[in-house]
Amino acid sequence: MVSDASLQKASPQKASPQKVSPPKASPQTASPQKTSSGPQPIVISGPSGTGKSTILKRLFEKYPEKFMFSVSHTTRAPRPGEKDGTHYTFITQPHFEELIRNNAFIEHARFGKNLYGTSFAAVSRVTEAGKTCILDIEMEGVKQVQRSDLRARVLFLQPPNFEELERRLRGRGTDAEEDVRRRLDQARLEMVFATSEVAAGRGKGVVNDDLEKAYREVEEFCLADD
Ligand SMILES: Nc1ncnc2c1ncn2[C@@H]1O[C@H](COP(=O)(O)OP(=O)(O)OP(=O)(O)O)[C@@H](O)[C@H]1O
Repeated sequence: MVSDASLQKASPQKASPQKVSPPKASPQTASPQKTSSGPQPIVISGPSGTGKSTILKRLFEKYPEKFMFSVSHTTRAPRPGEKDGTHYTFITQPHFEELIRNNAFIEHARFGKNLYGTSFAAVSRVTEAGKTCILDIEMEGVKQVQRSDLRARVLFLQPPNFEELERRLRGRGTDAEEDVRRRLDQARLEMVFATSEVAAGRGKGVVNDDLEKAYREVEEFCLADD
């Protein structure tokens, strides 16, 4: 995943960074933690460039009162204009490590020098406000969520094929050639993972071929009752 600069997406903040290379740290299994009452959280995952941001932006614009991202924790320094508690919760590395030891995270990963994670508390804050928390996370994060007791519903957004994904990533024009290659390598792994998860009944697959159709399918999934 990327240059740090492209980690930051339009507000509301994603549940965890997507635009960096796969986590170097081996994911740790969070032992079961408290889950909150309220709407069941939704995980949306898929290779970089599949259209998650495009679709979620539309969903958040259409239903501002219904859906919300959780605020992730990070050890990276705030960028100009970033507000603590809004874009991220900015904490030190020792503090982050303490939270890991306390099983405070649903999922966490190291990207480059920095740690990022989604805490149970951050998701609870959204669900206790009566909103459906959306987590936009990559494959390793999904695995951690599945090992937790979050009870999230999972949607895997898939590109129509690998060549089209490559076209979109290049067409987006946000990434250097090296980043595009890294994203594509990672995308192959994510596509295989998603296919097996959907086949095993552990998530719904949506192919983003036609954007309108894919949006409607994602919307329907997100609006569906638990
Ligand atoms: N159905 C579609 N047909 C053609 N282009 C699309 C479609 N869906 C999205 N795109 C385009 O593909 C590019 C990648 O989409 P987007 O940035 O939303 O992906 P993403 O999954 O959020 O990626 P990342 O995980 O890196 O944030 C964008 O330029 C977007 O406009």
